[in-house]
Amino acid sequence: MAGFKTLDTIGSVQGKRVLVRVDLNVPVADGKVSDATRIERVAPTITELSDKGAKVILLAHFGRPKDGPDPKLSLEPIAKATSEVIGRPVGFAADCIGEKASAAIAAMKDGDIVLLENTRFHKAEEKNDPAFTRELAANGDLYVNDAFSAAHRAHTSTEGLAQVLPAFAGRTMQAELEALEKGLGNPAKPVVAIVGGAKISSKLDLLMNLVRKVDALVIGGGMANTFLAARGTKVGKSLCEHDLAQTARQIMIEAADAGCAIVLPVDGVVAKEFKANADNQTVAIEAVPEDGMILDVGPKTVAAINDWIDRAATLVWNGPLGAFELAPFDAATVSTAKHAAARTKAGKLVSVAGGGDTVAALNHAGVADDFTYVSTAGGAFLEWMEGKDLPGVEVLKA
Ligand SMILES: Nc1ncnc2c1ncn2[C@@H]1O[C@H](COP(=O)(O)OP(=O)(O)O)[C@@H](O)[C@H]1O
Ligand SMILES: O=C(OP(=O)(O)O)[C@H](O)COP(=O)(O)O
Repeated sequence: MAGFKTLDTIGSVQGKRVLVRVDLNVPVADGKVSDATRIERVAPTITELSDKGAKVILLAHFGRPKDGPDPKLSLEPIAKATSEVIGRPVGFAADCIGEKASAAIAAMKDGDIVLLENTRFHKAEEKNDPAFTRELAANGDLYVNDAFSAAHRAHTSTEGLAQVLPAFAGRTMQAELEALEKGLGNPAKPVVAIVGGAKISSKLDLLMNLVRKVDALVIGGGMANTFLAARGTKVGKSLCEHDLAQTARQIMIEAADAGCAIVLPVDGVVAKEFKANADNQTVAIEAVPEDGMILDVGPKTVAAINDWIDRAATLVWNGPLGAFELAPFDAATVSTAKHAAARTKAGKLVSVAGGGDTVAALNHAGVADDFTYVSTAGGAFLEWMEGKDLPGVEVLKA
């Protein structure tokens, strides 16, 4: 791959301690991994290094811990899930630095694999703090980044380590960049983007540039509510970041200036509780009750989105249109996914979708294999699409 050092140029790893950044931020339901795609995608890098005699030390984050260690966000169960996917033992150390980490690493034999606890249990990780970088780096001889889906974060484990250790792109990092370049490097127009999901504050800003790259931006899921509220539509108790209304308004102005259509829900499926099979009703978007939450976009919105898909030559999609983990609030996401998959199979659409939950949603709809390309990345993929340099990718350039 041009400009990057990859596993093809890493040389002998026999007996070396290789710190491998992976994205194990996988969807979990009732304590079980509900979609293992991200683990499956990093498996080739892990097994290749292990087969070549490296001590494979996995670094990953899980969720967004607010105040240090949080048992609910421990990676320990994910070590077991990783072991099941790759079919070999994966040890676990209860901290990513300090004695727990160094003792676990000292006990490793060549070819062993150990996962260190959630890097975000240390606030210094997200600050890319040099002292923390030195502590993490002390456990490795080489660094491999296989977490394209976290490459938009300039954190110690995604960026800092590459500054202080010989650094290489893993197989998935390499494959993601090559596939995105191939599918979207010069996209056929019209390009339609669907952005939904729940990570409003971390994805809203990038829409400001995205509207200059696409012909239509369909906004669904939790993301839509902030836009609806910004234009004065009452969204009741829906997930909504009211303090970002001004940014949402600015994005709508930028879109108008760029000639990008903004497509917002015209109806919604509303419930009073965030749980499966909660009593629900479909209402016009102007009629959301004060005590109701929009948990899915409604059928009229789905029809409008599918019309846009019919007009598109290229579709990019991150973020489910509703709370797809909870029936029946998966209906819009499933219907739209099936529609895009059918157009792709018919040779009428290039469809690229990504994101931990988006991939889970496409698998739930049974159509992930019918998309042109499914990335493990959501935010990173959109930032790549936006034309931004990703810190975790840039630092790997030779
Ligand atoms: N209307 C909604 N209200 C609350 N949560 C929603 C809504 N629509 C989607 N979601 C949630 O968004 C989450 C996925 O968002 P996000 O993390 O941004 O996607 P991805 O992981 O694909 O990038 C899912 O857990 C889903 O339940
Ligand atoms: O799940 C992720 O991103 P995504 O939800 O955009 O797909 C990545 O693991 C990054 O997580 P973060 O958005 O908490 O930094």
